[in-house]
Amino acid sequence: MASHCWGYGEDDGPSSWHKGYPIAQGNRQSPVNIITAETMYDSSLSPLIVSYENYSSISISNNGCSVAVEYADAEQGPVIEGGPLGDAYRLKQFHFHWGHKDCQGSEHTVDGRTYASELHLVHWNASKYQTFREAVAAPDGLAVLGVFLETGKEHQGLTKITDALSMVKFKGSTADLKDFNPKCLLPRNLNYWTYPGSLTTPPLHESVTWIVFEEPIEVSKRQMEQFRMLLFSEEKEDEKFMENNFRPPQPLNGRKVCASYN
Ligand SMILES: CCCCCOc1ccc(S(N)(=O)=O)cc1
Ligand SMILES: [Zn+2]
Repeated sequence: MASHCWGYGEDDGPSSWHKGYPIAQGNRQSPVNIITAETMYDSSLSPLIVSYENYSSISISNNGCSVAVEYADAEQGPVIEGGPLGDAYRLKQFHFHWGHKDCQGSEHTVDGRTYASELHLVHWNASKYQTFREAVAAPDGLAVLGVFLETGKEHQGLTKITDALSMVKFKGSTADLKDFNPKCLLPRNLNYWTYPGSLTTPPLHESVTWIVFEEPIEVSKRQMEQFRMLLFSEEKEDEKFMENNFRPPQPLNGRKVCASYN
C-alpha cells in the first residue's frame, strides 16, 4: 500500500492497514479499551500542567481523514508537562474522530462504552527533538490528550470550529483560523488515564504517551451533524461523507493503564 491510500472504508480500513504498515500488529498500538477496574492508581503521577496561554492557531484543514487545527511552531508556544511526561511537549495540532451516529465515534472506549467523538490534542517533545517529524517516530516523541465528546448542550467554545467546517468541506481544503484558544476544549476535571501507545492512523508509529481524560465534554447534536457534512472526497470526486473515521481498540499486550486519581 503506497502511503496515503489507507482510509476507513471496506477495502482500505483499519483491518487492512497492516499490509502497508506492519507495525499495526505491534505491541503498543492505540486506541485501547480502558477497563476501569484494571487501571492502576499511580500516586507518583504529578498533576498535568497545561500552559496554553501563548496559543496562536493558524488554520483549519480537511486532510482527507479528519479535520485539524494547526498551531504555529513557536519556542514559547502552548505546552503541556508534568503528569507522566518527563519533558515539555508543544502543541502541534488538534483533530477529531467521530461516527455516523452519536452512539459511536470515539477511538478509546471505557469499559466498552463508545462516545460520539474523541478530540486529540497532539503535542511533540520539543525539549528533546528539533522537529515534529523527528519526534513522531521516537518512543518518547509525542503526547496526545484525548477528550471524549458526548451529546448534550451546545459547547460555546467549539462553535468557532464547527461554524468553520463548511469552509473545509472537501479533502485538501484549508481556511484561516486565528486565535483559537484550545484550553476551552478541555473538561473541567483533569483526572486522566495514561498508557504508552501509538498513532491511531498510519504510519501508526509507537511514539505516543496517551493521556485520556475521564470526564467528557458536552457538544450539541447539531454540532455533531456539522462534523458529518465534511467529505473524505475532493471537490471533483463522488461525495463521500466523512464519518466513522475511528480505529477500533487494539490489544493491550500486557500494558498497564495508570490512573491519575484514586
Ligand atoms: C510522519 C507524519 C505523521 C503524521 C500523522 O500524525 C498523526 C497521526 C495520528 C495521530 S492520533 N490520531 O493518534 O492523534 C496524531 C498525529
Ligand atoms: Zn486522532
